[in-house]
Formats: sequence, C-alpha cells, structure tokens
Amino acid sequence: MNIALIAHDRKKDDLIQFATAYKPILSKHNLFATGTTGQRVIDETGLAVHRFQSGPLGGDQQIGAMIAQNNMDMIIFFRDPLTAQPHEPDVTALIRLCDVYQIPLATNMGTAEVLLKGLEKGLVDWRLLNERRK
Ligand SMILES: O=C(CO)COP(=O)(O)O
Repeated sequence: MNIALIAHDRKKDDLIQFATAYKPILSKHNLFATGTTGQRVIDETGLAVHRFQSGPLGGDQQIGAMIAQNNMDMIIFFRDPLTAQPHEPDVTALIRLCDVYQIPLATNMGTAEVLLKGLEKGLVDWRLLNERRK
C-alpha cells in the first residue's frame, strides 16, 4: 500500500509519536510525505519515506496528483485546526480528492489508529481489488 504522512507544524510532534508507535505496521508499506514532515519522519523514526515538496510549496498537490492517478491508498494528515495556513486551498483540494476517489483519510490520531489497525487486519484490501489500479 502507498501511504502518505502529512502534518502541519504544530502537529508534527504528534505525527512523529504516531509513526514511532506504529513503525512495525508502517514499515511494511511504501511511505510518502510532504517535505518537512518526511524529513522529520526519516530522521526521528528511521522509516524510509519518499519526500515531496513542502506543503506550502506544492507538496499537498503532488500527493493529490498521486490520488488522481490512482497511486495512493491512504492519507494520514494531521491538520492544525487552530492555525490558518497560507496554502489552505491546497489542503482543501487534497481532502476533496480523498472524497472523490474514496481514499481513506485520517485527520487526527484517533482515526489514524483505527485505519492502521484496520490495514493490518486486511480491512483495506478493497483498494487492491480496484481494477483501475496499476
Ligand atoms: O503544509 C503541510 C501540509 O499542508 C505540510 O508540509 P510540510 O511537511 O512540508 O511541513
């Protein structure tokens, strides 16, 4: 599975904590991330991550493009609901594409735990059966 990890600045510590706790599951998958998030995950968890541009510089859009090309299976995006983002339209567009393409999306740690535990139990396998998938 291709999984994207994204966190706004005030949520990055939470994402690192989460990725550390779920490293045994995450390490079985192909991980992608926006630039700054990805670098922290690499440095602080040792997980292998493909980094895109930083979010404000187009990283959210690059991950959105992967969704549109049917190359992304799950998004874990710890948004900061209390801070305005300069690239809010990109954030909205990414979340919208998750809904367009039925991509599982967690925007907080509680849901992210359920998604990864479900992934481990094989509950997200329908993505693999999608005949449009390359
Ligand atoms: O802004 C982001 C998502 O909208 C995250 O980008 P960074 O991981 O580069 O900080």
